[in-house]
Parts: sequence; C-alpha cells; structure tokens
Amino acid sequence: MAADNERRRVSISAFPDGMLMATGKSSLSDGNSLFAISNGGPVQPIRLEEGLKRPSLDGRSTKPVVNGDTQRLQPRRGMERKLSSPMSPAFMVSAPGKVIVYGEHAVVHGKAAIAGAISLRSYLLVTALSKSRRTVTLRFPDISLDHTWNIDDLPWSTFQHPSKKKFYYDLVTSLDPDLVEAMKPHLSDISPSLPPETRKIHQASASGFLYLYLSLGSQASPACIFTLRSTIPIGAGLGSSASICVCISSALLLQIRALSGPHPDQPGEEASLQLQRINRWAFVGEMCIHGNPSGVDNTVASGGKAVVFKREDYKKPPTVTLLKNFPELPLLLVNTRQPRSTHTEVAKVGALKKAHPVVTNMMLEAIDKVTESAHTLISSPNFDGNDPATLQHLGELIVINHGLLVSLGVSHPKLERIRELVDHAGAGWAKLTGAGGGGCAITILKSGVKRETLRSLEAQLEAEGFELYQTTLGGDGVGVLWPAVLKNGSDEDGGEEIDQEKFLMAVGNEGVEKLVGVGVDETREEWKFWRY
Ligand SMILES: Nc1ncnc2c1ncn2[C@@H]1O[C@H](COP(=O)(O)OP(=O)(O)O)[C@@H](O)[C@H]1O
Ligand SMILES: C[C@@](O)(CCOP(=O)(O)O)CC(=O)O
Repeated sequence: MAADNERRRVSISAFPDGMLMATGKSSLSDGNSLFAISNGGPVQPIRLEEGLKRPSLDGRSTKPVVNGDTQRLQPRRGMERKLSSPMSPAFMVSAPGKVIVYGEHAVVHGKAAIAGAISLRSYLLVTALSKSRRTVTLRFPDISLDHTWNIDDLPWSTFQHPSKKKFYYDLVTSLDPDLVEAMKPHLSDISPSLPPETRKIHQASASGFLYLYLSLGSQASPACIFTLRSTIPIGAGLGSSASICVCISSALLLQIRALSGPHPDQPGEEASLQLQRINRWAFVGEMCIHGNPSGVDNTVASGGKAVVFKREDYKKPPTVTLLKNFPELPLLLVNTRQPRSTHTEVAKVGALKKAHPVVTNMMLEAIDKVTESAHTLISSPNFDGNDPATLQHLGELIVINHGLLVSLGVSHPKLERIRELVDHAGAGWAKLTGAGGGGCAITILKSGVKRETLRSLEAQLEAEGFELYQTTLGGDGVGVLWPAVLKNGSDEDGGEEIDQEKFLMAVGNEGVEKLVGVGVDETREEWKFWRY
C-alpha cells in the first residue's frame, strides 16, 4: 500500500444518533423486497407480494407491474436483462477500516466485541469497457496485482447451476467447496512469476472478488476494470480486507441494480436493508480472504459508526447494537509495521482452544466480561466520557483485555514494546487491536496527560520505527460517488472526472483522499452514504 511516513495523530469524534442494525428490524426484510430496473444508477425498492416467487434478476429481463403501492417484477422468458449499459459512467465506492476497542478473537467464538469505523478508507473505481471487450480486470496497485480474466472463460455454469445459484438477497454463511474448486484454475495463473507469499496475497484478494463476481453477476456482465486503492495499512488489524470486500460487494450489487440509494432522504430502515445486503456479501468475500471471520469487520465497514457486535450462531445473522453514546476517546493508534495474517492469528486461537478447551474458554469468557463491562458503562444514563474516573475504568478494561490476548498467544514483542513505552510515559492504557501478532495497538490517553509527555512518547515511537495514524472514530460506512465526478468548485457541466489514470497516479494517502474527496481530511458532498 501507499504508506505515508508522515506523522498521523488521532482524534475521536462523537457519534450521530442511530438505531439497531440487527437483521429483521426493517419493515422491508431481504425476504420480501425486490428492485426495479432503471437505466442508470441505483434504483428504488419494490415490495414483493407475499407468496410470489422471486424472479431471477440475473440474466433475464424483468418487467415491473404496478399494483397500488405494491409492484411485482415478472421475468420475460427468453429475454436478456440488460445489466448495465456497457459504457455506463465510471463510479466509485468507498468503505472504512475499523478498530476493535474490546473483544477481538473472542468475537470469533460467539462473544461480544465493541468496534468503530475509522476515517482511513478503501476506494474502488469501476470503469466499464466498450461492448466489444469481454474481459474483467483487477487493478490493485497497493499489492501490485494486475490481472485480467476473459469473462466467457469463467466457470459460470457451475456458479449458475440451479443447485448452486445464490441470489443477491440470499444469506450465505459458508463457502461452497464445489464453487471454491471451480474458481481454482482461474486463481492459479495469477502473478505466476512472483514469490509464493506475494501470490498468496494476490490470490486471496482475487478470490474474494471472483466468488462475489460469479455469484452476483452473469456471463452477460459488462466488461470492466476494477481499480482499488486504500489508505488502510494492509494486514495491520484495521480491517483492510473487510473494507475492500465491502467495496467489492457494493460495487457488484450496484452493477446488477440490487441496491436502492443511497440518497439523502432515504428512510433509515431502508438504508439498513441496503447495508445488510452489502454486508452479507462482504462477509462472503471475507470468508474467501481469511477463512473464519466473525463478521465484525465487514459490519463496521458497511454501516460505519460504533457498535457492539455478537454472532452466536454462524447460520444466523449477528446481533448488532449501535453505540450512540460512544465517547470521544482521546486515542493513539500505532502500527508496529510487523506484518501478520488474520487467518494465522485466528487459527492460533482455534488451535489453543482445541488443545486447552477449558482454560481457553475461560479467557474468551473473561474477554466477554470486559466488553460487557465497557458496554454497561457506556450505556449508563450518567455516562460522561470526559470524566477521569470513567476514562480510568475504560482504560483498565483495555489493559485487562490486552493481558487476556497475550495469554491467547496473539501479541508480539513489538506490541509489548509499545505498551512498555506508553506505560513508562504514564500516558495511558494500551492494547493490541485486531488479530494481533503484529499490526496495530490502540492507547486510550489519560485525561490531563501533558502535551510534552505526549510529544516525547510520539517521538520515541517514531524513532523506534513505529507509525502513528490520525483518524476519527465512528464515521460513515460505505459510500458511493456515482458518477465518479467531483464539481471541484465549478458548476460547469460534467465537473472533474476521477479517471483511472488520475486515481493510479495520486501520490500517497493524501493524494488519494484529495482526488476522491472522502477520507481523513475530506468529506465532499458529492459522496452519498447509506445512513441508518
Ligand atoms: N488495498 C488492498 N488491495 C488489495 N488487497 C488488499 C488490500 N487491503 C487488504 N487486502 C487483502 O486483505 C488481506 C489482509 O487481510 P487481513 O490479514 O485480514 O488483514 P487486515 O487486518 O488488514 O484486515 C491482504 O493479504 C489482501 O489479500
Ligand atoms: C481477530 C478478529 O476478531 C479481528 C481481526 O481483525 P483484523 O483482520 O486484524 O483487522 C477476527 C474476526 O473478528 O474476524
């Protein structure tokens, strides 16, 4: 990734009011809504009458039949549904990374976690090619991946087989081994001349894309280039994989016109439904990239804000509770720059649980209690995030949580060094965040910590090769720039288009954010978000 060496400090912003995002809260659930077809951009939902069979929207024409406020979509046999105009304008989607404040790893085993969106983000530009082209290209320069498939060579017949076919409204909770097998030949020829470790990263990202592309698209999908850049450090515990999966899921769902909005006056419950749909498919991408995800990362990358997340039964949707009182914590985010993989760290805890089930379960249980204690405090009516005693309580929970993660075997000497420096400075309470084994640490700073103390701590951290990030917590989730055009101060027709060349040439995180107009220092009005 384009790593900036520039010093980045953290400030945390308050959360807007919200609602529960748990599935089934919306009056339109995935089981009873469909979407009308329009000639460009996202479309409006249509309620499906009870008992009606849902037509396929993939590769067949549909005709809306208006019936009061209820409309029915009827497939026209033998007619191809136009997925999108081959030269439909380029558009961009973007999704944030996250920090887990309490509960990582335990969350994989059915316990609760508290996590919030950060303002570091991934950006995916979708550029349609002319009708004569039959290729789909991934251009992911952060990992130096550039790969093209011939659309007609892909294993559509396996993915579209009636016994296998999944629809955009389906809940997919595990990967189908036959589909994984069918993808393999199309992943094995990626970056053949690169070292095995690099190829693994390329294949992981490509598999997340391809599984979704083959599940949601059809052989009639338009030829496209998917160009992705991210300001989230990769494999550092900040949810980079979930963020790219949310981008891929939303881009593909937008392309098949399975999403309505986002638009500013969209009711919260309708936005929730759209986010749920994006999130479910992003989870499928996460399963491809890191094997056994809890779903907390993709949930935060989809919906943004800060939430308590819990998935007790993997066959069912998780419980997601919005933390509308999440405090403006003074937070320091430090990257060890020690690479690691979430897959490996999650597997380590799985192996420990197998070898020592009683002890490991007690530690996971204890982490759950830490999360619960923080949640109870944050949700109490008298909660004051600026109160030093409250900060102390949250800080002590941070330290306990870290200790338990150390016992689970997912810390790293560099994470311990960060803790040592923070402790020595008396600046606050630190823990690893995300999968550990390297990656990032978060520190809740003590109230009243002196400016000089903080400066000297930061200087020491940087001198030892750690990287400091600036971010705010609890911002927007996935957003869309459709078309990929910014006004840039002019009311002229057309505005300034974000084309592939500009996107690829933008220098560093600041260059990308400045060009695309959303991120740590940018919030351009042209971007639209599903807000619930
Ligand atoms: N900017 C990116 N471009 C392409 N692939 C990415 C990018 N960011 C993340 N990934 C994919 O996600 C993987 C990292 O996921 P993971 O190990 O879960 O770390 P993280 O904690 O950052 O989510 C990478 O190996 C790569 O396959
Ligand atoms: C360890 C875990 O709880 C968080 C992983 O976060 P990250 O991939 O390191 O950003 C795994 C998960 O929840 O899927």
